[in-house]
Amino acid sequence: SLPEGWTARQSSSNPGKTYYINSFTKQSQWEVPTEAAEPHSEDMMRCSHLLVKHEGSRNPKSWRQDGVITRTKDEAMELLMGYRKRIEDGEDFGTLAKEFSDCGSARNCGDLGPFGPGQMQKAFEDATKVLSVGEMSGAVDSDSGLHIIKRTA
Ligand SMILES: N=C(N)NCCC[C@H](NC(=O)[C@@H]1CCC/C1=C\[C@H](COP(=O)(O)O)NC(=O)[C@@H](N)Cc1ccccc1)C(N)=O
Repeated sequence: SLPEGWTARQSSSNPGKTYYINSFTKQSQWEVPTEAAEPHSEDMMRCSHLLVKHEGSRNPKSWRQDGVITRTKDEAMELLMGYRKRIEDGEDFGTLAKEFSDCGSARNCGDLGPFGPGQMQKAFEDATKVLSVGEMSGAVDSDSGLHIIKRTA
């Protein structure tokens, strides 16, 4: 069997050939892995986020309401910037995320837990990566909707 943290995949471009994916770094290789895949701690990040979805969101539904989300992207931006201002003025990020985020992580005050490269949508990962720990982003646009992100690790 494979060492811990690796997944075997059948190649579609080379039928019959197997390749291996490191489940932490998402990198793939032809060589059969001999060592367990380790999450490189320097690649790992952690953040909390507040997501405001809109009519163009890939999954326009929220625990916060029944039915499809119909607000426009501009309306979502207005709401998001209102929350951001309240946090800038001293309100707690997690408290607002818990009440207003359209993501299931609202129940964890927006905390997404630790994640590594390739796990989050690229726009979200890139926006988190450039933040210092403790810093809050501006509006971040992903297929899920509009986010503000607070990097926590
Ligand atoms: N913690 C992880 N590793 N979970 C897998 C991340 C998948 C990843 N998600 C995203 O990139 C966006 C940015 C942050 C949240 C998110 C999307 C959505 C909301 O958007 P929607 O999918 O309706 O478009 N929330 C999530 O995924 C949830 N697991 C977050 C969560 C929920 C409950 C408890 C903890 C965390 C992706 N590659 O799509």
